[in-house]
Amino acid sequence: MSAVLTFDEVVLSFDGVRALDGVSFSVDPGELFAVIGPNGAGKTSIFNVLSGVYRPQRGTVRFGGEDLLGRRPHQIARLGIARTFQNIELFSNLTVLDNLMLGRHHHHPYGVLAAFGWIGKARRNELANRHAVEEIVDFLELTQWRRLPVGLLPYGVQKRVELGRALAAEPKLLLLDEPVAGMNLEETEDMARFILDIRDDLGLPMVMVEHDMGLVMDLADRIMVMDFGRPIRTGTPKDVATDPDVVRAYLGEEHRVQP
Ligand SMILES: Nc1ncnc2c1ncn2[C@@H]1O[C@H](COP(=O)(O)OP(=O)(O)OP(=O)(O)O)[C@@H](O)[C@H]1O
Repeated sequence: MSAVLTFDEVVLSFDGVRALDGVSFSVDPGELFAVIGPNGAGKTSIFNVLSGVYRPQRGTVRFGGEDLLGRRPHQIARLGIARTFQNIELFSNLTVLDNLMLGRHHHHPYGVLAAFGWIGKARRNELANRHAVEEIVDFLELTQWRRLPVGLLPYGVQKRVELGRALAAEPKLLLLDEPVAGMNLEETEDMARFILDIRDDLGLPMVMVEHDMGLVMDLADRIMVMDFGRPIRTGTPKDVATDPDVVRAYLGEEHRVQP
């Protein structure tokens, strides 16, 4: 089974601070791979390298046979990597449907040309996009809110719309940045169910950064535990939860998670 994504000995420094100090991991097809670690461990830096925001000084990052380093964020998005954000990044005055349509912007190849006689093709394209968006609305159970401005919706639903916006791009890899941050228990359970559906029904590989240990232990296929810019253990939730280094460095005896 060849990996979808490979990080190999990635080093990223800022003025002497090693945000990533030789990070290697790979994500398999259909895998839900979680990255955990205390504040400042380097989790966000991994996402920023992956989405083309930071360029590491050393190492390689490959996605589906392509070298990602040196590519701009929009080029990486076009290769098929989509992400959700810790803070919701949606247009709050626009409806759920319109926000999801915006998630498909790179599926609008005829946008400007429509004015010059490509109207038939542009219209077919528009209909295909609408259809794809309606399928996401169904999949994420957003039907009752689809015509409402996102800003009026409960927080947990807004986070779900953000997930939908990322799915609308039809990615080959999804990056989830703290998908349940700030959610109550019910919202967290809903989000967990949708993340599992994305893995099990769509077969989409995901990398998830999350502080909610219960969620990570329940959902992830494998977990990489980071500390001071380095992975200290990568393995199944059971491997990680019982690893003495992990317990010492991160979980702490009082937070010990039962596998
Ligand atoms: N743009 C930057 N300039 C300078 N230092 C940075 C920058 N981005 C990250 N760092 C440093 O790199 C280290 C890793 O930061 P990073 O944000 O990746 O950690 P994190 O694990 O995501 O933390 P958190 O859980 O708080 O989000 C930290 O010491 C941080 O201060």
